[in-house]
Amino acid sequence: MDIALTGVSVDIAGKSLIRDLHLEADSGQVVGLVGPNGSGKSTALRCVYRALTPSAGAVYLDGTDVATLTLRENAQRVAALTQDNHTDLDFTVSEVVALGRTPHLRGNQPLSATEHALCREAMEQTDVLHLQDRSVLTLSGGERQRVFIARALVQQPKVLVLDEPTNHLDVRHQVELLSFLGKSGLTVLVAIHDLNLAAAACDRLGVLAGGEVVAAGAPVDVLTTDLVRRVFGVDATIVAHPRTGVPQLLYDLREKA
Ligand SMILES: Nc1ncnc2c1ncn2[C@@H]1O[C@H](COP(=O)(O)OP(=O)(O)OP(=O)(O)O)[C@@H](O)[C@H]1O
Repeated sequence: MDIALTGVSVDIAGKSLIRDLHLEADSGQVVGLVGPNGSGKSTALRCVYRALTPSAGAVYLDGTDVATLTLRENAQRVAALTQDNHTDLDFTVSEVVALGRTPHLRGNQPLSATEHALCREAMEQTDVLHLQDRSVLTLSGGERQRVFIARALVQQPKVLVLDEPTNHLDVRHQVELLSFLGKSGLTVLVAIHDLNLAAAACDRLGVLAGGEVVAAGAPVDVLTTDLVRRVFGVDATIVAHPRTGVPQLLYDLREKA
């Protein structure tokens, strides 16, 4: 399923958060949104998972304007991992993961054996199966993040929208999650701060600054010394990864001191 944001703007309380955004992800592509704090990444993602309605423009899934879908229909296609994923509810890990099936169930319908197997598989993939009977309230930040990723996976979406999914994750789980996304076959839109992980994990990047897309394309074309200085205000030496060839940034901390 492909995604297209065409001319998307969001104005709230007289403030322009994003302006005339054009972004596309082909079916099965991982597209990263990068940009400084407050540049509009989360706002753009919210328009895709329908937490916000654009003031102008539209979001299309396989050519269908998402505004014409019911929220249930949208949730059957798009799963989101948001930045404000917290819970006060004393649910076990397996109960939270099972909630991902909600868009596919009617009323109080219990989960089928296949759905239980799906939940188990998602917990295995995200390395939380050993925590399945624990209350989510007792988990560390990274463990909880992985539970919410499992919940998104059991939703069996075609599109996965992730806002800073590597927050709280240790390096092994960051690498595992991002490699999984590339192999998943899902169309992924992911906001990510770590430019090196973004370059390694994403087929394409959209760079946001001040609510506008200032560059878009393959990481090797987008991540230049000049762009990193202009958009992020830092000096970096950019090298090609010796094995994969993807651009990797080396930050010149000592030169600045
Ligand atoms: N509901 C709102 N009302 C007013 N301003 C808002 C609202 N939501 C977001 N903003 C502002 O819009 C701008 C873009 O916010 P957004 O959260 O999209 O940025 P971001 O790129 O995801 O930032 P970060 O990297 O810090 O998560 C920010 O200046 C933010 O303060």
